[in-house]
Amino acid sequence: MKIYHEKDIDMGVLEDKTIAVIGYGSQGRAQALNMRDSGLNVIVGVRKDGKSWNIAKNDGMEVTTIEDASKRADIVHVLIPDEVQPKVYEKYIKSGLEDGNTLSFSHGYNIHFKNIIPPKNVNVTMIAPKGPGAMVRRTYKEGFGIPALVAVEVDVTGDALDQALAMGKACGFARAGILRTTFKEETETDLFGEQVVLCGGVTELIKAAFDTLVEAGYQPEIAYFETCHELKLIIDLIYEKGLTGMWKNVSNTAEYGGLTRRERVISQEVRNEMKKILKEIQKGEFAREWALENQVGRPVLKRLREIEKELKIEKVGSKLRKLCGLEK
Ligand SMILES: NC(=O)C1=CN([C@@H]2O[C@H](COP(=O)(O)OP(=O)(O)OC[C@H]3O[C@@H](n4cnc5c(N)ncnc54)[C@H](OP(=O)(O)O)[C@@H]3O)[C@@H](O)[C@H]2O)C=CC1
Ligand SMILES: CC[C@](O)(C(C)=O)C(=O)O
Repeated sequence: MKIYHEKDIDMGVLEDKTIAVIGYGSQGRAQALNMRDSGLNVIVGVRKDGKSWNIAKNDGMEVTTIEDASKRADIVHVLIPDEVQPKVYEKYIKSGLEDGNTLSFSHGYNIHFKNIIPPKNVNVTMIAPKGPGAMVRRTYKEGFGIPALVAVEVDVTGDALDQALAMGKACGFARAGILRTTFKEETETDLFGEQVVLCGGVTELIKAAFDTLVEAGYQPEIAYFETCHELKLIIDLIYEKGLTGMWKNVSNTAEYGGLTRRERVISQEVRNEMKKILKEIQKGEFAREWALENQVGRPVLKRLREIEKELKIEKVGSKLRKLCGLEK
């Protein structure tokens, strides 16, 4: 597996190019600012009546409409939510694409699931950071970056990969490393990761462990520290030193208890369910469900958001984070 670092990437390929960052949210703001601070010619395309317009202006960005930015740019980097991309692309982006332009993404979702079908005469690329936008900006300012994935779906100019890598370098990703992938692999692994581990799996594990302790009569505050707060510190160790490094840093008692009990927590049944979830992603079933949910105004997501806000762990956590000075 080739990992691209700064020394492998020449940013000269973007010297005379204008990059339109479409959207100025989590990734849009971070990537636009990083690329601008790295000396690239960046314009921002957002809606005039949205919040982003003034935020980008206040950051000193050149701001225009999505339609105008897409027309003027050589590279159109689409950083609005995945579920709105197809409509916005059809209405405001598509007509501005010219021969040899590049349509770029930070997630393969809409190309892989064919919700967006670009014209045949443009490059289609992806530079996808493996972390949230806030971290993309924070690590860049600290002089480092977060790792990213790069992929090329269509290369009409012969330098599509170089362009995507140069954008990644400008965002700071090559300081950590950029790995080559495909739109399919990035999309399917990213969805699996967020559903099973990063967002879905970990929150349910925390909730289940917290509830178990509280239902057994332990103080919710103690349960919160044990099942949620300390998790970050353990994950930091895994992030920096791997599983073995983490085991070395915890007590022998924790190591023995963890190693002998963990398969009872993540049982074969859970692993089988993970395989089912992966199949749903691979067959496009999840994407169809999510599209339908959006078409009818997201009733399920709205209800689940409300339920999540009302959880006891959320109330206890918020109180404790304030008392500990972790949250204002
Ligand atoms: N969030 C993350 O950390 C990561 C995201 N990605 C990918 O990056 C891309 C962007 O995601 P993310 O940064 O989370 O997106 P955000 O939800 O943060 O995007 C918000 C931006 O999109 C604009 N926007 C929202 N709806 C519309 C609309 N209907 N028409 C026009 N503009 C709209 C908003 O403008 P306004 O202010 O006008 O509402 C705002 O500028 C996605 O492909 C995602 O998968 C990849 C890795 C991590
Ligand atoms: C884990 C969620 C993520 O995939 C990410 C930050 O990388 C996302 O799409 O937000």
